[in-house]
Amino acid sequence: MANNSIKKKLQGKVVIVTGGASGIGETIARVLADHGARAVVIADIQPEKGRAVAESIGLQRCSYVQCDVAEEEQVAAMVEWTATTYGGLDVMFSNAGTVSSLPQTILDLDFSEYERVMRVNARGMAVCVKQAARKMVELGTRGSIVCTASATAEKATVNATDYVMSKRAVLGLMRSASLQLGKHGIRVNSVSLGVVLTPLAAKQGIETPADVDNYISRYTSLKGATLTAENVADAVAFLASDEAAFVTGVDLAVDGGMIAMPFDLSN
Ligand SMILES: NC(=O)c1ccc[n+]([C@@H]2O[C@H](COP(=O)([O-])OP(=O)(O)OC[C@H]3O[C@@H](n4cnc5c(N)ncnc54)[C@H](O)[C@@H]3O)[C@@H](O)[C@H]2O)c1
Repeated sequence: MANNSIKKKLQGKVVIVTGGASGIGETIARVLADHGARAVVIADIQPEKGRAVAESIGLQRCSYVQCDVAEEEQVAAMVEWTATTYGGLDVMFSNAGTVSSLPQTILDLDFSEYERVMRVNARGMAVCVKQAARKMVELGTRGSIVCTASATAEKATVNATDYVMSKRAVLGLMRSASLQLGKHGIRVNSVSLGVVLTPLAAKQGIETPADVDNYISRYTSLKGATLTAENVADAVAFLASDEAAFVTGVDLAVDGGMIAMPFDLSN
């Protein structure tokens, strides 16, 4: 979002960003603040980074809260603190996630790693959606919940079986929650991303723009562009905002056409 003069989509809203201490969540916390959010709460397990992000956005409207998304009591307390401190909760961007650095092929699947990945990506996502929704219902807020899924959830990977399973779970959660929460006026959507250079992508061996060119570009139909966290932020700001007032149960792909790529039957 380069141009500050564009319409502010989240004027006066109270927003939680899980996983906002790093990577995509960090950028999105900044962009949602630029869009006029009254308060942005960064919920993460990296206190130094999280506090630094909150300070750089401005402590008058941004806070860091130490919170493991898979621990329901911690998430409930963080949501309660947000609503009490800032007088409401309008948007939950449930984004915290992790990936294994082991090659998690089906033949070598390590189940302690599998459980660590599923705990954060599937259980943690459900905990955050549940607790945000309960607070929105309690307050009578027609809120918006956005989850971070992944283009891999619609595909397969050669070495991250548990990660793909966990992101597939996010789609099921998003669709079920959107169905159940519609009567409360609460919208639930997700974004499915291609690859953004972050510490998480680095764990999968994608560390530089050259790596994206070499290993990822062949899987996207859109050429001459590389996915950035700002691209994702623009999609999340839209889904979180009143511009998407009739959009729910949707997985918005921000993937350069990755999911839509056909099988090449020409040779
Ligand atoms: N980077 C990509 O290419 C890519 C692609 C598709 C989807 N995603 C998804 O985007 C989201 C953000 O990932 P990223 O690439 O910015 O990675 P990242 O590692 O930079 O950020 C993830 C953040 O989540 C936090 N986190 C991890 N476990 C947590 C827990 N239990 N409780 C609270 N916070 C926790 C981390 O501390 C970190 O700040 C993840 O859900 C990831 O699966 C990323």
